[in-house]
Amino acid sequence: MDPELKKSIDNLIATNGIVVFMKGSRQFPQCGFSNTVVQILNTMGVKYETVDILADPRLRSGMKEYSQWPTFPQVYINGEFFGGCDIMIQAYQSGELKEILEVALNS
Ligand SMILES: N[C@@H](CCC(=O)N[C@@H](CS)C(=O)NCC(=O)O)C(=O)O
Repeated sequence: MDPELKKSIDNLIATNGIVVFMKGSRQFPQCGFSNTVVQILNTMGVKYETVDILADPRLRSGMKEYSQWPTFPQVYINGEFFGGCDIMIQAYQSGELKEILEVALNS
C-alpha cells in the first residue's frame, strides 16, 4: 500500500488510545454497524477518536488492506486491531470489553 497512507494510518492509531474507522462521524453515523460501536463506546464512557472512511475512498480501501478486515467499523485499542461491530457487541456483553478498556487506558 502507499507508504504515505500507511504512515498516516500508523500515526492515527499510535496517537489515539481508541480509534474507530467508521462510516460517518460519532454525531452522524452513516451505518447501523458504526452506530452500534459508537453507542457501546459512549456507554463505556471512554475517550475515543473516529475517522470517517466515507470521506476518503483511498482510506476506505486502504484500511481493508491495512487491517486485513473487509468491513467497517474497525476498532483499534492501544495500537492493536480489536474488531468490528460483532466482536464489540460480544465483548461488551461478556464484560471482556470493560476489562480490556480498563487495562488499555490505564497502561
Ligand atoms: N459483521 C460486520 C458488519 C459490518 C459490515 O458488514 N459493514 C459493511 C456494510 S456498512 C461494510 O463495511 N462493507 C464494506 C464497505 O462498505 O466498504 C461487523 O461485525 O462489523
